[in-house]
Amino acid sequence: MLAAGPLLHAQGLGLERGGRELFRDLSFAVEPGHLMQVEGANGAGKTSLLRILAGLSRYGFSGSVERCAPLLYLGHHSAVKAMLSPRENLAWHISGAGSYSREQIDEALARVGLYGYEDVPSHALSAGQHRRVNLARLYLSAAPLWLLDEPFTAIDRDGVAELEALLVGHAQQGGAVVLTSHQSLSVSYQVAMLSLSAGLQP
Ligand SMILES: Nc1ncnc2c1ncn2[C@@H]1O[C@H](COP(=O)(O)OP(=O)(O)OP(=O)(O)O)[C@@H](O)[C@H]1O
Repeated sequence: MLAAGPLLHAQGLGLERGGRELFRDLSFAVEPGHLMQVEGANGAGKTSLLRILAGLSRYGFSGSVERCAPLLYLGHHSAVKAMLSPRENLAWHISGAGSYSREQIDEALARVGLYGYEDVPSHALSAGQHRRVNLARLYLSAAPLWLLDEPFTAIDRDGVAELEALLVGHAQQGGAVVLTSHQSLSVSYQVAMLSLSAGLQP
């Protein structure tokens, strides 16, 4: 997984929405080993920034993003299909990234605490369990760069601690994580903070 040089390079990013400047002239590099948290009030532009970094927003902003390595983006909305089981959902999501056995998929679900829930229709799962189905993708990802929008939402205390350990482990192995969160990470690892100062305003 080790990569040389930045995994992502943002140059002069700026964004206006509804006549309001959310951020401007943001330049930074995401290097192997980086754990970066984007913080800011509701409406500050965290999700917008992450989508720009991921390449999901292609227009309407200034500056440029150079993506130098494969990335995995997890949005803050649940991408879990209610009619499908966790196993089916996970299999569908990762199908474009490689070939995974049923054992590998079940192992990833077990890692996020969904052992025994593999075949349950997802509409019968809680919000936190939905979130865990999404997060299971991290255990199967070979992408060095993870862009995670509010990954801790709806996750219980034990789950947060496990996720924090996963993120730190990923960075320690030469990957990098850029995440948005309203809560401080409780990790023994350097977290680079990127603060967006715009927020809820009339
Ligand atoms: N689809 C949209 N149409 C119009 N304006 C939008 C749209 N999405 C976002 N915005 C504007 O962009 C601003 C930033 O939204 P964004 O979701 O990036 O903020 P955020 O920092 O992630 O907020 P939160 O902490 O509440 O998730 C919002 O306040 C809103 O004014």
